[in-house]
Amino acid sequence: MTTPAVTYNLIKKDKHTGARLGQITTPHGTFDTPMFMPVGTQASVKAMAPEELKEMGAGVILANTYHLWLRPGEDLVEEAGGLHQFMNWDQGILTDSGGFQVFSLAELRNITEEGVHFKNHLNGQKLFLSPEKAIAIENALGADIMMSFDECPPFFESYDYIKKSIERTSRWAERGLRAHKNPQTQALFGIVQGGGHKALREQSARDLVSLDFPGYSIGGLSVGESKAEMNHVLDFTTPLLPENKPRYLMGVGSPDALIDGVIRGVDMFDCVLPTRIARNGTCMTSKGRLVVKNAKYARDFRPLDEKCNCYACRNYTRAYIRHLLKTDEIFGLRLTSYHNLYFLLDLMRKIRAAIKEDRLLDFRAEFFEEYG
Ligand SMILES: NCc1cc(CSc2ccccc2)c2nc(N)[nH]c(=O)c2c1
Repeated sequence: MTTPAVTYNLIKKDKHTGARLGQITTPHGTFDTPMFMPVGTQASVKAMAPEELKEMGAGVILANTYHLWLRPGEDLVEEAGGLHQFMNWDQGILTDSGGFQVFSLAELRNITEEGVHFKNHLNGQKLFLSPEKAIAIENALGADIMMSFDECPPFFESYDYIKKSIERTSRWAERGLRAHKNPQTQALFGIVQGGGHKALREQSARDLVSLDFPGYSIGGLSVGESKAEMNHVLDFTTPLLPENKPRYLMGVGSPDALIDGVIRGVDMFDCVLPTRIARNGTCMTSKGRLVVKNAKYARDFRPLDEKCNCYACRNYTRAYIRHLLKTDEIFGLRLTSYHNLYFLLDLMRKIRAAIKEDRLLDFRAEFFEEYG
């Protein structure tokens, strides 16, 4: 029996909800869960240095197979010694399989049993991505956690379409397992799909659990459905997944969605939101979003968030950061990005502490009271 590349240790279950306190152990370290994972699509968490990510408490960061395949190419990254060496990051890395990006970025897509034909969104070149090709790219990139090649169908798509889609996604997942070259050092997760259809989520979970992946992702959510609909799907999906393996909710990262996902048994989250909104001057604070570029902050000499202990809040004011953003000073984006990432990583620290003390629902009430 080979040792899996990633193991999950369930430390404590919350008394009143489905939340879990745990740890995920990877070849690049052991990390507390529930966790938020900053997204570094092109092998860089935009505007952040690895040392800054470490000091704010990031453990696992994400990179994007589709983007790195197109530029600079997985062979170049492999020649550099893999993503950890290439980007000077010695902790956890997770890569997506590229399927989602093909569906969301590329034009002229044609999905077949074999894989997906599409045009490169950068130069129009015709490309083809299959489960085998996606896994080979992720093997070459060397991430600790890899995603299976999946189709992410529209949430409200018909039952018949999504049934055919999840059955193909399960066949693709099995092909990916067979193509995976390094199961001892890289953990391949299966991705549960099924849109908003309970029976199809159950079928997808059943098929993937029977393939015994070391971890499971919940895909096809945060794709336009309401938060209530997402939470409803989570209510009946997470219990279908093995308790002793990590559960990763893909592409979800607003503060309220993180809390509600943890309550429903999710262990890992990612989202481009913190760095994306930071670049247009929107900051996450304990009192909700603050658009620091607004004129009303021109002479506001308080920190972004008076309850935040991050580098930006300890050293700079709203007025200064607004000035930097208005004058296109790059340092402004760095401060808002740093703060937003710190805010979500710190929120996860507070959530873990609340689970430990069986007061997660109280924490949720207090958080929403202030956050609005
Ligand atoms: N919006 C939700 C979402 C996001 C991602 C991207 S998560 C990501 C992004 C960048 C790097 C690593 C992971 C997804 N990826 C896959 N494979 N399947 C999904 O259903 C899905 C749904």
